[in-house]
Amino acid sequence: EEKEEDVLRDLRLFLRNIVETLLVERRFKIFSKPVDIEEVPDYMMVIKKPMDLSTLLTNIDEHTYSTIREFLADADLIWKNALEYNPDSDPLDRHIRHRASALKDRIQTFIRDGLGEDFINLCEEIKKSR
Ligand SMILES: CC(=O)c1nc(NC(=O)[C@H]2CNCCN2)sc1-c1cc(O)cc(O)c1
Repeated sequence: EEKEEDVLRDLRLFLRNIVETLLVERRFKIFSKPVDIEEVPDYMMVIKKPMDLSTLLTNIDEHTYSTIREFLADADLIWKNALEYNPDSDPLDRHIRHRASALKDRIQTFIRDGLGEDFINLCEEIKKSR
């Protein structure tokens, strides 16, 4: 039968595929690396927990996530932070908000299309049993 380690490996493969696909999309380039504090010095004053696609990938490789829910908590930070840091009618703010909204939708679609409800629940059960 499928061992717990097999389930968690399947989860990592699935999550790695999502993040690697997002990393090659040019419109998400701004979300691919940690925000450059030299360019936006006030960023850390506004955003409590920065997150980016390359950090997500490192976390996956370090077995940080044992459920979809834990991964989504970090993945959603990327677009939520961008919406929070870019609230103004300024054209650059709007541009980044559009990219953030597109990222939000892409992540949701990957999860909905890629995983069955039973796999999502199986990961939650394994986590509870540990
Ligand atoms: C990802 C992000 O949220 C981000 N937002 C920005 N917004 C602004 O600069 C808006 C804020 N409102 C006033 C007009 N300027 S710059 C920026 C950014 C992201 C990077 O990955 C590297 C980097 O050097 C900057």
